Amino acid sequence: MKVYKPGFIGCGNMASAIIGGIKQAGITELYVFDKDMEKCRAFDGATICKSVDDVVKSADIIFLCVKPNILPEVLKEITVEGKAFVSIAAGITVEKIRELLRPAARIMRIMPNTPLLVGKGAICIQMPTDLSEGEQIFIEEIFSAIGIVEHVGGNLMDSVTGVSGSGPAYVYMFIDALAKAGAKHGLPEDVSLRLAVQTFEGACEMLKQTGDTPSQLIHNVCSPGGTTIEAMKIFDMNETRGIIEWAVDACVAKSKELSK
Ligand SMILES: NC(=O)C1=CN([C@@H]2O[C@H](COP(=O)(O)OP(=O)(O)OC[C@H]3O[C@@H](n4cnc5c(N)ncnc54)[C@H](O)[C@@H]3O)[C@@H](O)[C@H]2O)C=CC1
Ligand SMILES: O=C(O)[C@@H]1CCC=N1
Repeated sequence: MKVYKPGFIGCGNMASAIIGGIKQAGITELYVFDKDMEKCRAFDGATICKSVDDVVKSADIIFLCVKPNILPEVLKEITVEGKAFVSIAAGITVEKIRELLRPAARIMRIMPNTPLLVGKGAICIQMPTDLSEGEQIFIEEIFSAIGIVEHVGGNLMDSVTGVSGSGPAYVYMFIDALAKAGAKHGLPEDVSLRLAVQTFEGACEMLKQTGDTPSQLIHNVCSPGGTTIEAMKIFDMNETRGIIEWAVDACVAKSKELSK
């Protein structure tokens, strides 16, 4: 694999996770800039740059890790031509980034999620990208060290945001509600939370290891005349699946709105 020098503009949560992947891939030379210098100092061995343009000059591939509303002002500061950029900003299209960057810039858009921080991210790369084959292989190596990597066309990036980008929040809400319901029925809160978390983890592992569909696995838990079926009836009566679909619709719609 050809090795490139990565650079980071914005060193918050997501950048920290990606830098973790870079270190696991054995890459030690990297450049960072954050307007909050304390954030930069958290990365041992990274070269702290003085400005946005300084990172772009020093690095080969620059990860754009600022919030979407900050991205336009950051891109306008860039004067160096011909570099490769990887944007993780939700709802900002490649076309929009291209408009704001110097003409010869090459762009890849990806959508990660926060479990990247614990090596369990879901990362989706928009295809095709402007990056060279070598640069793409390098990026995939970094992200494979901290999660799974999928590829979709640009028209589906908002859908990816609705499922995996924002998805961790939906899962935390379900776990929180399950744990609190257990506590209502007398379980100590910490015990209930650990049981709920392990139930999620175990259920996910079952999906991965058995290759069964979610419907098949639901069927296996629901004994006829048993307990689970009573809970499932309440979910169905209250159209829980419809509510999840509605929530994802709202998330995807917001991502599309941000893209305009
Ligand atoms: N948090 C999440 O679940 C996900 C976030 N994203 C995207 O990741 C990007 C970063 O999000 P987080 O890491 O969560 O945000 P964060 O707030 O943790 O990090 C952003 C960093 O940018 C720095 N910054 C602000 N203005 C700057 C400037 N002018 N120049 C340089 N640095 C500047 C801030 O000091 C901060 O350290 C966003 O675009 C978001 O859409 C994508 C997928 C999931
Ligand atoms: O809520 C947001 O805008 C970001 C993008 C995906 C997850 N968090």
